[in-house]
Amino acid sequence: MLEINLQYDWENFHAHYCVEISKGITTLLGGSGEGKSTLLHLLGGFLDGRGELRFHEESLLSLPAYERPISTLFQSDNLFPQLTVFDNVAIGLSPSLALTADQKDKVLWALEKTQLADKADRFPQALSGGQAQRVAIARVLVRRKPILLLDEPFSALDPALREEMLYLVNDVTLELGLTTLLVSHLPQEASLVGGRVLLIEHGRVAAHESVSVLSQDVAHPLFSHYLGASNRSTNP
Ligand SMILES: Nc1ncnc2c1ncn2[C@@H]1O[C@H](COP(=O)(O)OP(=O)(O)OP(=O)(O)O)[C@@H](O)[C@H]1O
Repeated sequence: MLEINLQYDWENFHAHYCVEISKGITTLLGGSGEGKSTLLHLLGGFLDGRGELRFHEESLLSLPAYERPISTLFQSDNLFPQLTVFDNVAIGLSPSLALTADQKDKVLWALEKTQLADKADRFPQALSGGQAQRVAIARVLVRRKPILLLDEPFSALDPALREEMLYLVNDVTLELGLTTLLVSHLPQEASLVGGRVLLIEHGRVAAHESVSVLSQDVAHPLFSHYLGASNRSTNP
């Protein structure tokens, strides 16, 4: 269980996130500027929040980003063009690329998981967009952290590839027992991966529900307001 009670202030933005998140996938929905990314940055340790953050009873707040049991994948996570696929993944474990035998095994495991084992010696320019994105996922998986934060990492991909990546994230979350938080602008992405949804409004968790809330005939009042707005913005 990830227990969050975090406050953060930035000029006129006063956030206070209070929620308990269990294993599996949780999608963060909400309008632009409502505070979805801020929550991920606080969890990852990239912003300093006040309050409490616990994972399985262990307090994380005083830990620097690299010591938290958390890996993060952002949209802008690019590959190093001069490194092979293997080394692009290995750098997630060892910036010097001097790997122990155990670390090499972990890289091979991550490449298997993302179906890239036969691409290990390729350079990024010889990969398709989907393969490149899988390398970025492998680099995150290789660290074997139990919490995975994804801040719209697939939004630049075409719909079919985005779907493929979301299924991959879903598979590894279930298989490895991860606690995965996915920021999305698209309610249909939440429906695709299942699990739970958080509605973020004004730096607060306005609702925390099963994803089925998005498809119910009688919509949850808070979500129906958000869904109305998001339908208008995706279907002009
Ligand atoms: N360090 C910071 N620098 C600049 N703005 C900040 C900072 N921290 C918080 N904010 C403000 O916090 C608010 C929430 O931003 P955040 O990026 O978390 O929203 P979001 O829901 O992820 O938006 P989007 O969907 O557009 O990415 C914004 O008003 C933003 O300007």
